[in-house]
Amino acid sequence: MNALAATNRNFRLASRILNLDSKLEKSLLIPFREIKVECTIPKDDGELVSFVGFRVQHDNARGPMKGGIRYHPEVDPDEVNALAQLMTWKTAVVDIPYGGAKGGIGCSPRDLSNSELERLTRVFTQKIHDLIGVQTDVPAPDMGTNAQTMAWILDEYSKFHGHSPAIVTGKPIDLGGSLGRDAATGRGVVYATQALLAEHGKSIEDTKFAIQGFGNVGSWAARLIHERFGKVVAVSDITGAVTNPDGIDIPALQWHKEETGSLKNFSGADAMNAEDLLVHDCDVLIPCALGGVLNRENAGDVRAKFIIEAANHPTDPEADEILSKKGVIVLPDIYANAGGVTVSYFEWVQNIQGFAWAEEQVNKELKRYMKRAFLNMKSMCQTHNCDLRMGAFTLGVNRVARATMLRGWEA
Ligand SMILES: NC(=O)C1=CN([C@@H]2O[C@H](COP(=O)(O)OP(=O)(O)OC[C@H]3O[C@@H](n4cnc5c(N)ncnc54)[C@H](OP(=O)(O)O)[C@@H]3O)[C@@H](O)[C@H]2O)C=CC1
Ligand SMILES: O=C(O)CCC(=O)C(=O)O
Repeated sequence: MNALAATNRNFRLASRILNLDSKLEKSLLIPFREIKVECTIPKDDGELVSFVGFRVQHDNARGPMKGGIRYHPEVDPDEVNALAQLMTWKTAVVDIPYGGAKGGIGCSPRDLSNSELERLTRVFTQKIHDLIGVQTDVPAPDMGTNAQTMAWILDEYSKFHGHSPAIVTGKPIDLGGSLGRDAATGRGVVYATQALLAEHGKSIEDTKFAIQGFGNVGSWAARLIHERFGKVVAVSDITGAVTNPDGIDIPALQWHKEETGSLKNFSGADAMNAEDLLVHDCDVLIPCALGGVLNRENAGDVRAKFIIEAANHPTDPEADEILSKKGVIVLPDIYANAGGVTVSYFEWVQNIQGFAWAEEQVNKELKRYMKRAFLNMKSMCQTHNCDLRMGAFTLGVNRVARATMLRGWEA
C-alpha cells in the first residue's frame, strides 16, 4: 500500500472512532494547497538538468503549516501528500500551534555537488517564496537536507521579503537556529522510548536496540541511547549494516562514518546485510530512514518486542496487523518523531521574540512536551479502547477537527 493510501486509511479509521461528520472528514483529508514546480539548474559542467519540486500544504486550522523538505530520488506527489498530512496530526499530537506541510525535490543529493545543491535550493525557493511565510508555512530539514539547505532558503527568501530568520527552522545557530534542534528528533525518540519502556517495567539501560539509518535522526538516537547505557547491537545506512551482540561503540562508529562516509569496514563490529537489520535479534527496533520498510514481506520475521517509529510511515497497515497479532508494540511516528518539530517550534518562537534560549531549557521543554503528549495519547487509547497508533491519530485528528469547527466555514 502506498504512503498516501496508508495515511488516508489511518485517518479514516480515527475519524470513524471519533464519529466525525462525513463532510468534515472530507474537508480534513483534502490538502489546503499542492504546489509542483520545475527547477532547472546548470550543473558544474554547464549541462542543464531539470528536477521537480513539491510543497504540499495540508492544513492550517491550528496555525502556520509546518514540515520538512526532503531531497531523495523517490520523492513523488503521493508521498509528499502523505507526509504533509502526517505533519498536521503530529503538530496536533504534541499540541504546538501549527498545521502541517511537507516538501521535496526528486533528486539524489549524493550525486550533486555542493554548488549544484545550492543552485537547486535557490531555484526551488524562488518558485515557492510567495506561497510560504513566517505565519503561513515554515519549512525545515528532512531526509537529504540539513542546516546548510535551510541557510540557502533563508538567504533566498530574504532577498524577496527582507531578513526573515523565522522562515525556516533547523538552520545554523549563527543564523538564528536553536541550540538543541540538531539533536531534537533523536532526543525526542529517546524520551518517547523511555516513556514506553517505563510502562512495561523496563529502561534503556541493558536493553538491545537495532537502528536503521545513521543520518540526523538515527545517529543522534544511537548516541543518546549509548550515553544511557543501552546496547545498540545493529546499525545500518544506505551502504550496509554492522552488528555487535555486545553493543557497538557508537562514538567510534560515528567517527568512522564521518571519516569514510560509510559504515563499511568498521573494525568494532561485523558486517551484515542491510535488509536483515529489521529482523535482527533485539528488544527495540528503531527505523530512522525511509517509509514503508516494514511490510507484509518482513513483518512476520521481526524479532523486536517494541518498534519506535523515528522515520515517517515506516510501517504499512498490513505490517501493523501482523505485528499486532505477534504482540509487538508499535510507537507511532506522529508521536515518536515529534521532538524535531517541537524544537522547531521553540526555534520559531525564539526568532519571533528575538531572544535565544539555553540548550538546557530547550531540552527540558522538549521532555515536558513529549511526556504530556504520551499521557494524552494513552488517555485516548483508554477512552477508545484502541492501540497506540489510533490513540495518536484520534488525539491529533480530534484537535484539528475542533479547531476547524470553531473557525467555521462562513465565506
Ligand atoms: N530530520 C528531522 O528532524 C526529522 C526526520 N524525520 C524522519 O526521520 C527519517 C530520517 O531522516 P533524517 O535522519 O533527517 O535523514 P538523513 O538524510 O539525515 O538520514 C537518513 C539516513 O537513512 C539512511 N538510509 C537511506 N536509505 C536507506 C536504506 N535503504 N537502508 C538503510 N539506511 C538508509 C541514510 O544512509 P546514508 O547515511 O548512507 O546516506 C542516512 O543514514 C525520515 O523518515 C524523516 O522523514 C522525522 C522527524 C523529523
Ligand atoms: O521540524 C519541522 O518543522 C518538521 C520536521 C519534519 O519534517 C517531520 O517531523 O517529519
